Amino acid sequence: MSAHGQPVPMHARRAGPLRGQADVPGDKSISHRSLILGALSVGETRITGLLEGQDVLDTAAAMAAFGAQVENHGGGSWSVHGVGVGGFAEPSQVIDCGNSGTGVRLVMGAMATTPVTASFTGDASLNKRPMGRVTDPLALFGARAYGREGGRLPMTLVGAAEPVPVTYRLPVASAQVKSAVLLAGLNAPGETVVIERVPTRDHTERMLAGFGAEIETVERPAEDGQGSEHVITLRGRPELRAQDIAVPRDPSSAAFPVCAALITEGSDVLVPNIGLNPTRAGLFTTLQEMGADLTFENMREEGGEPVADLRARYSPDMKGIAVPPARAASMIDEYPILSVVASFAEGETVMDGVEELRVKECDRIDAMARGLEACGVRIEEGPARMVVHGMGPGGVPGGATAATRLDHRIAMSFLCLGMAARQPVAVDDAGPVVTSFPIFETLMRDLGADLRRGGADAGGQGA
Ligand SMILES: O=C(O)C1=C[C@@H](OP(=O)(O)O)[C@@H](O)[C@H](O)C1
Ligand SMILES: C=C(OP(=O)(O)O)C(=O)O
Repeated sequence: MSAHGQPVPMHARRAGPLRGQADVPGDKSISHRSLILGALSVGETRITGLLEGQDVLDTAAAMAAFGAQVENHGGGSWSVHGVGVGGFAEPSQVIDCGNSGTGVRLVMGAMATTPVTASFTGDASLNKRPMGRVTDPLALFGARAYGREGGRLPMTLVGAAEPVPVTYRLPVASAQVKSAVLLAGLNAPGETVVIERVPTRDHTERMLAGFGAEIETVERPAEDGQGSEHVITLRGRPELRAQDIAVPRDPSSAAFPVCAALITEGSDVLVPNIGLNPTRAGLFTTLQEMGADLTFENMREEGGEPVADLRARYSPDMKGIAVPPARAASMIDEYPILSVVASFAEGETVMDGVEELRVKECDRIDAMARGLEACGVRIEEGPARMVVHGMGPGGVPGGATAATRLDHRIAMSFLCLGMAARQPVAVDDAGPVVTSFPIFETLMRDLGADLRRGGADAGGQGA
């Protein structure tokens, strides 16, 4: 939906090659955390390269509602005057986190051990997503949640007046849950411990250390003797000190111009300064295993995160692979666009261990399966699995309209498909793209994509 609530139909058709440089926006995960940790610090945190997508703007508004002074200086440069750990004020209005699971879950964690009460809501997508996964551990600290049936938003959270530290073993592989527990642990006296079996993105741990918290991650053999687990220990009640943060560019956004270039004949695209934290980079490893012409140039470290320039060239020889399930967390948001690339590869691409895709902005397995089928691609699916039967380069018919279901990544994935399919591909609503990649449309057009507003002429069957 657009800001005015009207759907924004859009379609893409095969045109010339994609060529040039793609400057994608700042990392969404790090942008949320910069604002939240800035708000929990003493002093002024200055942030450059902040993603000004709607998800992050909603988190900025939430931090202001809890009493931080958040200022936009233009051009991605922001400052946050924090209130310190335990200093959140009680908001006078309902906190609307829009479309953002990360926003609502991390903000709930950040307030859960302060004696304030706050009510949270979101859009029609967020209000369907499970919140019990954060309110269950937050209850162990002493917070109380009153929400809709099944732990859904809208929900009121009453922060613990006398929080106790918690040891929590994550029941799902989720950086949002891990981060909510760690942020709550900040204002609990003593040690909060999170045990994770599957490593998930570690931006919260890295950034907490950067803001001066005592936090340590130890890898040890898992209790069942199979593999290992991470034990993350945080000492509560630190004084977090304001930081200067340069947000790296988002690998999850880079995925779209990269993948579009791989499937569009003659393309050669450079995507500079991409954050390549190993807990985020699974897609790029997978694409290389499939035979993609994808190179990492100028590998370096910036602000504690590995960064490189990505170069993607048209890759007509990609082969389907079985993506190792252990890699799922490191590319969880990239399966929709991977399934598009897989449609242009030879053979089967098997994606297992992806049950979390069913509880994102929409059920991403179902959304991709229905849309790809409508575009002529054969798909098999299971509760935690998706298999794409590739049709080879140039072999995807297209000619359909995909339903985006309030999900930015579904919208961008089908628009990339349309850039390489034989017939145009439309989406019923590209409005959600502003949540994570507000410049997607102009950036892709500047590379040479034929992307247009409106959908009627895409033809074909609806998905
Ligand atoms: O912590 C984060 O910033 C995120 C974690 C992931 O969600 P889960 O933790 O639910 O897997 C991811 O899908 C989301 O886009 C961002
Ligand atoms: C799942 C995503 O975001 P969130 O959970 O923050 O809504 C995403 O950006 O793909």
